[in-house]
Amino acid sequence: MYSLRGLVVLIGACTFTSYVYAWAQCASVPQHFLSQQESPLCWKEEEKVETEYLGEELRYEHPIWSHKAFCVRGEEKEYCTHTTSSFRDGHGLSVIASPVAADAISSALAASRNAPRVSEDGLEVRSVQGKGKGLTTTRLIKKGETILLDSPRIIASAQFPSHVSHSQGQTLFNTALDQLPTTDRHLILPLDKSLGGTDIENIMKTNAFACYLSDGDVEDGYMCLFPSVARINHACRPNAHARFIPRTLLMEIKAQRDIEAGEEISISYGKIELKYAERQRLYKEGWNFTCTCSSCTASRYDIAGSDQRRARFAKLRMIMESLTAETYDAQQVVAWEKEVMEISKKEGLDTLLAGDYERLAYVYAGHEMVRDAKIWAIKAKESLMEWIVVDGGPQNELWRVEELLAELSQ
Ligand SMILES: C[S@@+](CC[C@H](N)C(=O)[O-])C[C@H]1O[C@@H](n2cnc3c(N)ncnc32)[C@H](O)[C@@H]1O
Repeated sequence: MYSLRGLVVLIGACTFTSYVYAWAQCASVPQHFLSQQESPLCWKEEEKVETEYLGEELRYEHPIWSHKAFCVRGEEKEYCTHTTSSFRDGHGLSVIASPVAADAISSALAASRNAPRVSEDGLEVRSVQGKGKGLTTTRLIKKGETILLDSPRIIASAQFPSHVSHSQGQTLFNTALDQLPTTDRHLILPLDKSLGGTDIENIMKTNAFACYLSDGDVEDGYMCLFPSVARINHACRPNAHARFIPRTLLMEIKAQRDIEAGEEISISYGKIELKYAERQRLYKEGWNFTCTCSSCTASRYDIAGSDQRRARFAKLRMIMESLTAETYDAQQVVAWEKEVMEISKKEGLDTLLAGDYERLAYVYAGHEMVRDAKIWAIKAKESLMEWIVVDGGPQNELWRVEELLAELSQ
């Protein structure tokens, strides 16, 4: 009864993607990384720009904004800085977006004001060898615990730099910063600046994360600046996982394993399954740093071993995602998935496994082994809930697994 559906899933339907990545500088960002987004902070050429004006002739503005919109008009599009000086918990938020997008975002902001909080007690910003500052914990953090729920202070369209001149863009950025409360500015201004440009531009490039916002079908990408998350360094085998929650506009940092008191908290700025050379290139070209995490400074022997496992992980998943009715062999898939899970344990890739659990659920369901199918479907659901699916984000994978669980329970 399940085999046909199972096959559909086996053939490539279950590649879950987490869309929270750190922002990268304009040049040379690999295509796969910032998919569907134009190059960030690549300014329009100065001479093509014409007018600039303060938003006198402005239309209706949402009451959440405490300041009058400051707008600039490029050749084709207008972008504005909007600020609320009391978004939540005494801090403000500035948004750089087109007027239509700002309107959609303002409604989302109003609805997300009463978002949950977690205490930041026990978290400390300290100097970390070879990485500037970093976020450390003074207490044991258990696997699965939410370490941080950080609220953005600046949200900026990733497309606005290609529609306005550099000087117009600077004015939008400076207005966004200047209109925030002093406490916010004091958190933002000392943040790391590794990528050049004026202070705020540099801060955004070095520290912002790509974030998904519902923006009234304008469909710009967005970069969000979270001042506490901005202190977390990258590791290629991180102990924490970052995910942006569209409904609350919070960035959640969750422990991927137990983290001991005194340890530094780390997240991955990009895809975690990359091999050594790919990651070194990505972080050098995207963020202008040479990664000095423990995976990148391991012995050549260990790096070669890790690369081999990661290559095998990618190959097995690719094979399984392109299976057809003719090439599908249940026993072989079970054996491959066992290997994928062993590799993931060694390489710290567990957050990627929801699709593999789901695939196994379908394999067992296809053989009427309902008990095993349920076990894997539940694991798929738990993994999705823990690492991937977020409030206000796409839910398709979750619905699919829930449907399977419901069928298995009939
Ligand atoms: C978002 S900030 C992280 C916090 C920053 N270290 C600070 O002092 O505030 C990103 C910058 O931290 C440094 N960094 C982060 N992870 C690193 C790593 N694995 N190896 C070396 N430098 C790293 C780089 O300079 C990078 O541009």
